[in-house]
Amino acid sequence: MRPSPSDSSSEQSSSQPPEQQSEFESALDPDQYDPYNPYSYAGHSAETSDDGGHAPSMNPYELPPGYDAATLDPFYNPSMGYHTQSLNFHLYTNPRPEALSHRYFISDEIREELQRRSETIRTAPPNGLGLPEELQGYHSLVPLEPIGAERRKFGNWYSTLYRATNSSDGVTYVLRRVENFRLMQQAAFSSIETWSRLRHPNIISVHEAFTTRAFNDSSLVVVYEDHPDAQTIHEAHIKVKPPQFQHGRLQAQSNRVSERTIWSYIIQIANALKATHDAGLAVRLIDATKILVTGKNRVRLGSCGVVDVLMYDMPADLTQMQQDDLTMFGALIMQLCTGSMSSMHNVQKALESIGRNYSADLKSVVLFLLSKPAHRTIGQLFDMIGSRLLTELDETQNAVDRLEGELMTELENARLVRLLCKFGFINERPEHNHETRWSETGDRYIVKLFRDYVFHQVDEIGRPVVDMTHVLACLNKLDAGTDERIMLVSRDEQSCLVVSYREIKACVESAFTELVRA
Ligand SMILES: Nc1ncnc2c1ncn2[C@@H]1O[C@H](COP(=O)(O)OP(=O)(O)OP(=O)(O)O)[C@@H](O)[C@H]1O
Repeated sequence: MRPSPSDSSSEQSSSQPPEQQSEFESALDPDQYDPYNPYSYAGHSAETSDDGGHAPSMNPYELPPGYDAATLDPFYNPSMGYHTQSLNFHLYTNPRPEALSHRYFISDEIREELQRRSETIRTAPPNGLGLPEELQGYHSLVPLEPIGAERRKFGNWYSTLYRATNSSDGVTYVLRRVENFRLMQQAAFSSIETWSRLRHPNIISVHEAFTTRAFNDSSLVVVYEDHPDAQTIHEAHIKVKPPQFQHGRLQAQSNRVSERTIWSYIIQIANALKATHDAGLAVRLIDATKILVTGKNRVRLGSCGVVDVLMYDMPADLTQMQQDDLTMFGALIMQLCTGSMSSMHNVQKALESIGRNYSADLKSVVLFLLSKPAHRTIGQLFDMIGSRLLTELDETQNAVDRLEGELMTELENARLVRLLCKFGFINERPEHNHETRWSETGDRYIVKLFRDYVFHQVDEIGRPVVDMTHVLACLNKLDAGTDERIMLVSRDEQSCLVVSYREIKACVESAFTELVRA
């Protein structure tokens, strides 16, 4: 039987044959030791520490040679060479009980969501659509709307959205193409420059705009930041959803949006409008089909800037356009509250429905946005929202805390993957079968035995031990290069070696460095 993890640290049970001992020790080069580098091997040059290992006895508070405390300026002395000691970030984390080992990774829900986004970005473009191979540095166009579906007009124009990859930065963007658009003057793009400078968490950033003949017509293309797997507010909340099986029966799904969600949307959109109006712009297109829900409860204004280009020849008063933004915002909230895109056709009825289902404060916000006093500003809306802003702030901070917590669970993993990659490179290399250093008497053999120790253990009756916590604890200790000793046993159980993680680490490092050099 090969040893279980609890067999570790048995110094007295070493039965290392002399030839192995010498070969192995020769690999541990004391010259390579760097006391400031937590990865480096301390080797024989380091003083033996109290714990019986080879940790260096470096005193970070020790004064440099020549230091005279009496003459030293207590606040500043340019000649003083500070002794800094790297924090040992790589001390391994305590292993968790096996039952909790799933907590080493981010939650399934977030992982799936991120995975879906990543898959969406990598969706291959379908063949036979006759799309251009390349336009203005963008390639691999994928339409974002179903082909052949009923097309709605974008003002007087038809427009289509594509995801495409930019050749210069390799990032995907979303291209809104407006068909058959004739650009009369280059100045029509002036507002795009202002939009592209506006960065806001509730606005989909505008990247650039250009005209192109690549689609065999004259098209306007406005390029936006890509938010894979985003849904429009219309798709997420207003569009009628197909019935679903619940408790064994097919049941209609409710479209009712909770008051909390609506307040969150109001605050986010109002925030975006404030930034836009402060920048001397107007959104000009606030519509449930043009605002995206990206991730949990986050909304962003999409399609900004395109109307400015399309309507450049019909100059409008900025104040009036900003007033129109507020009216469109009011209509949007009304649509969300009633779950109907046509609620503006009967405002009175819609207001009654809001009064029945939502708070008086929410109704007042809708009334304010739809009213026509001399001059409404988005700032006045914030006065009305009041303490709900604090609730939103709390939610945002809680969300950040939750994500930070999830990030913590992944902290060790990238490091361990790098280590596993090194193992993959080193172990079982056929071209090294006959080399002594890779053979049963060489120091590379230790790496191989360690791999068995980590992954191929069996219990007393020969069943494989599949213990994630053991694997992670071993790899962390190896990465930290601790002085803890373990006993490695050969597969035929004829020889065993007692080595510290520090020594195994040195073997892994030197084997890997050799491969890289080769
Ligand atoms: N910046 C973006 N990042 C990721 N997806 C986006 C982006 N902008 C739009 N989409 C997605 O593209 C799809 C189509 O968007 P949209 O409805 O605005 O297109 P459209 O051509 O204007 O449609 P319609 O004509 O029906 O209004 C939506 O599912 C939306 O989520």
